Amino acid sequence: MTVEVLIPAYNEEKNIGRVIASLKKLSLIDKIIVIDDGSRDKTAVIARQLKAHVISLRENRGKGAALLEGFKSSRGDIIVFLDADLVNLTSRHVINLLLPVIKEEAVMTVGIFNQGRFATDFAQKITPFLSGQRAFQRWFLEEFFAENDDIEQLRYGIEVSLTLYARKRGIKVIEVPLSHLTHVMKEEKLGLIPGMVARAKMYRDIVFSFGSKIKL
Ligand SMILES: O=c1ccn([C@@H]2O[C@H](COP(=O)(O)OP(=O)(O)O)[C@@H](O)[C@H]2O)c(=O)[nH]1
Ligand SMILES: O=C(O)[C@@H](COP(=O)(O)O)O[C@H]1O[C@H](CO)[C@@H](O)[C@H](O)[C@H]1O
Repeated sequence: MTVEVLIPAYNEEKNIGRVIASLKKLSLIDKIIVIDDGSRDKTAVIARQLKAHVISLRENRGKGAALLEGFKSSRGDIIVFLDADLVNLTSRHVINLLLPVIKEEAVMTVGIFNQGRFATDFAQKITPFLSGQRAFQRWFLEEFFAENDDIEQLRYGIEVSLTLYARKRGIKVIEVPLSHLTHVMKEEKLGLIPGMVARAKMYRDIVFSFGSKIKL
């Protein structure tokens, strides 16, 4: 059984090193694949220095397309999605996300921030289906990506689509609390106004994904 981690990353030079370093401590992980989604900063350079496998997309294509490209070059029996901007990531978080999938108690797990920062805990409490921290049995992603040809349009709608796809098929999903884990919020990364604009665009992607041609 092999485990591979996919990390989509867009302008994450301040964060990606920390996340890769945490993952390197875990011998259970066979490969870390960073999909540099057209970053204009040193994201790819840093990921390569830390011996992650890096796929560089020439242009920014959005999170959904980045994950699709990462999945195409993966081989793992179990695939983990993690964001590049996590803060306080430990081996225990990854193990907890993986265990139900390894034990075949779940086809997909969804990690939920808790006991971390109020703002990010609260966001995931009310919208757990948005979480980017997930583990999967490979066959589920194979079917999801093969059956849906509009992944490129989804961008931030990828998580909602995965959750809806699993739900409509009655696929077993387990939510896993990830204590003390948080991430860098858009307003912290980009500044208040650009962050709010980016957030509005993300919500637009999410709303569109509910009406997308995704096969349910
Ligand atoms: O066009 C994009 C936008 C985001 N991301 C990555 O997707 C993850 C989640 O994005 P972000 O942190 O912006 O979302 P948030 O968690 O703030 O909603 C991060 O690793 C981003 O670098 C990406 O690969 N391409
Ligand atoms: O939790 C949320 O409301 C959003 C926004 O997080 P922040 O407001 O930047 O902490 O973040 C999530 O949603 C995106 C869309 O599903 C995912 O791509 C991110 O991984 C996830 O953190």
